[in-house]
Amino acid sequence: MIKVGVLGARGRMGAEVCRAVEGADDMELVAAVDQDDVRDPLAAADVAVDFTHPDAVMDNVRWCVEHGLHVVVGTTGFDASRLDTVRSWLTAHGKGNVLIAPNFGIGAVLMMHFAQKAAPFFESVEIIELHHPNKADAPSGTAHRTAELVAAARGEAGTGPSPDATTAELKGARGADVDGVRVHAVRLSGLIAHQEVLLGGHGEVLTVRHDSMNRESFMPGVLLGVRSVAGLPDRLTVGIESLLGL
Ligand SMILES: NC(=O)C1=CN([C@@H]2O[C@H](COP(=O)(O)OP(=O)(O)OC[C@H]3O[C@@H](n4cnc5c(N)ncnc54)[C@H](O)[C@@H]3O)[C@@H](O)[C@H]2O)C=CC1
Ligand SMILES: O=C(O)C1=N[C@H](C(=O)O)C[C@H](O)C1
Repeated sequence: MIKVGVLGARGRMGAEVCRAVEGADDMELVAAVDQDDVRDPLAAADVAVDFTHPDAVMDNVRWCVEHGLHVVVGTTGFDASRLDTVRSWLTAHGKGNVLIAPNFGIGAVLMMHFAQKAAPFFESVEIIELHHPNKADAPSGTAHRTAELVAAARGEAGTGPSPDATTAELKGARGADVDGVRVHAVRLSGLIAHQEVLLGGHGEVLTVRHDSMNRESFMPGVLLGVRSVAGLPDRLTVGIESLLGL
C-alpha cells in the first residue's frame, strides 16, 4: 500500500488527486494539505504530490526532500535554475526521488513527443496554448517544455530558425520566445487546457493538437507517477516520457 500525501489538496488539481488516490486499491491518502496548513501530517506518507503554485512549490519540495519523501510534482514554473536547486537538495539528502512533470496527461505527453519528432522537418514551428482564465502562469509549463524539446530537436538536426520578417511589433504580438520558438498563450472562460503545435513547410502545415476536457484526464499519469517514483533510476526525473517507454 502506497501512503500518499497531497499538497494543494483543496485546489482544482489537488482535490482531483485526492479523489484518485482514494479510489486506487494500492494507495492510502494519509495527508491532505493546503495553504496555511501544517505540513507535519505529510511525514506519514511514502509519496507526496504537489499541485500548488509556482511561488509555493519550491519550499514544499524542499520540505519533502528534507523529510525523506518521494515527491511527484505537477506544479509548473520550473526552469533550469530551479531544477539545479532541487538536485542540490537531493544530493544533500540521501532518501527520496523527485518526479516533476508539467503535464501528466498521456495525450499531452504524446503531443509533445510527436512535435519533437516532427519539428526538424519543417521550416517554421510555433505553439499556441489555451487555458482557463484562472491559470497563474504563462506560458504554460507544457508549452514551455514543448518549445524546449522542439528547439533541441531542431538544433540537433541543424534546422535553422523559423523565418520571421517582423521589424515593427506591438509589444507581445509575436508571443514569448522560448529557445527561438514562439509561444502564444490564450486565457478564455470555458476552456480547461489545450495546445496546438503548428509546423509549417513548403505548401503544407502539420497541426498537432491536444485537448484536456477535464482534470480527471491527468489522473492516470499522476497515479503512474506515484507508483513509479520510488523505483526511478535517477533522483530527479523531468517528465513522464520514460515512464511511458517513449
Ligand atoms: N502537471 C500537470 O499535469 C498539471 C499541472 N497543473 C499545475 O498545477 C498547479 C495548480 O493548478 P490548479 O490546481 O489549477 O491551481 P489551484 O489554484 O486550483 O490549486 C492550487 C492549490 O494550492 C494551494 N496552495 C497554495 N500555496 C500552497 C502551499 N504553500 N502549500 C499548500 N497548498 C498551497 C492553494 O490554496 C490551492 O488550493 C499549477 O501550477 C498548474 O499549472 C495543472 C494541471 C495539470
Ligand atoms: O494550469 C493548468 O490548468 C495546467 N497547467 C499545466 C501547464 O502549465 O502546462 C498543465 C495543463 O496545461 C493544465
